[in-house]
Amino acid sequence: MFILEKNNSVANHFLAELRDKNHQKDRLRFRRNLERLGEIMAYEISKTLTYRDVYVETPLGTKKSRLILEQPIIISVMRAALPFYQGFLNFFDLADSGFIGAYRKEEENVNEGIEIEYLYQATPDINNKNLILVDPMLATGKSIVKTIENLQIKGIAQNIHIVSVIAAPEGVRYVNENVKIPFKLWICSLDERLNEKSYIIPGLGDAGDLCFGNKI
Ligand SMILES: O=P(O)(O)OC[C@H]1O[C@H](OP(=O)(O)OP(=O)(O)O)[C@H](O)[C@@H]1O
Ligand SMILES: O=c1cc[nH]c(=O)[nH]1
Ligand SMILES: [Mg+2]
Repeated sequence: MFILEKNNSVANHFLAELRDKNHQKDRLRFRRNLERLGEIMAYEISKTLTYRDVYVETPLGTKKSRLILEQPIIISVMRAALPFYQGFLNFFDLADSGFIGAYRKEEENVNEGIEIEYLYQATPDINNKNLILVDPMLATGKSIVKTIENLQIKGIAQNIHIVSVIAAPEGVRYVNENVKIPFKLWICSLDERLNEKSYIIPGLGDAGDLCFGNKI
């Protein structure tokens, strides 16, 4: 598992602002910080891709350079993933994208845990592709696992990068136990635990609501 915050960088500044309830009042800044972390994680993942040599003509000569051999497919779990996804798209600007509509349905009885309502899936052909599955919050892990199960009905990816901003240990465990195909987990920060409503503690609150407002 890759954890971005282990090293000092400007990313930790963006993360601190994301979590800070005073900064969260600025919705534009909240979304932009998610986008910036998406860009940084895209850069980190780009180090694992395969490249091909090309010769680029400058106005003054030729330089041997490298281009990404095959673009990954970026899959975004709406809603909260949208700004984070935009960061990936800014860097992998030639990549195809897929969109998943899923949300956590909170039950009256908290002991029953949460169910995932999975409503929408639009993806390109994922067979033998490198997928980058982006969702800023990995809480119980149920949204990501359900997404991967449904994607597998459509094809068999070569490899999956699961990317989150904040993860709970419970979600990391659930993903490790339930995803049966090759994957790598990339997170910016690992938190303490889930609360009784399956929110990440200390986390940042509800990422979707902070980006876009409450949903009914
Ligand atoms: O690991 P899990 O327990 O499944 O929780 C993570 C999910 O929760 C958030 O979405 P949410 O259901 O709040 O929907 P939203 O993006 O529309 O706010 C987040 O974007 C993840 O998709
Ligand atoms: O803490 C959490 C858990 C799931 N989704 C969020 O937005 N926040
Ligand atoms: Mg939400």
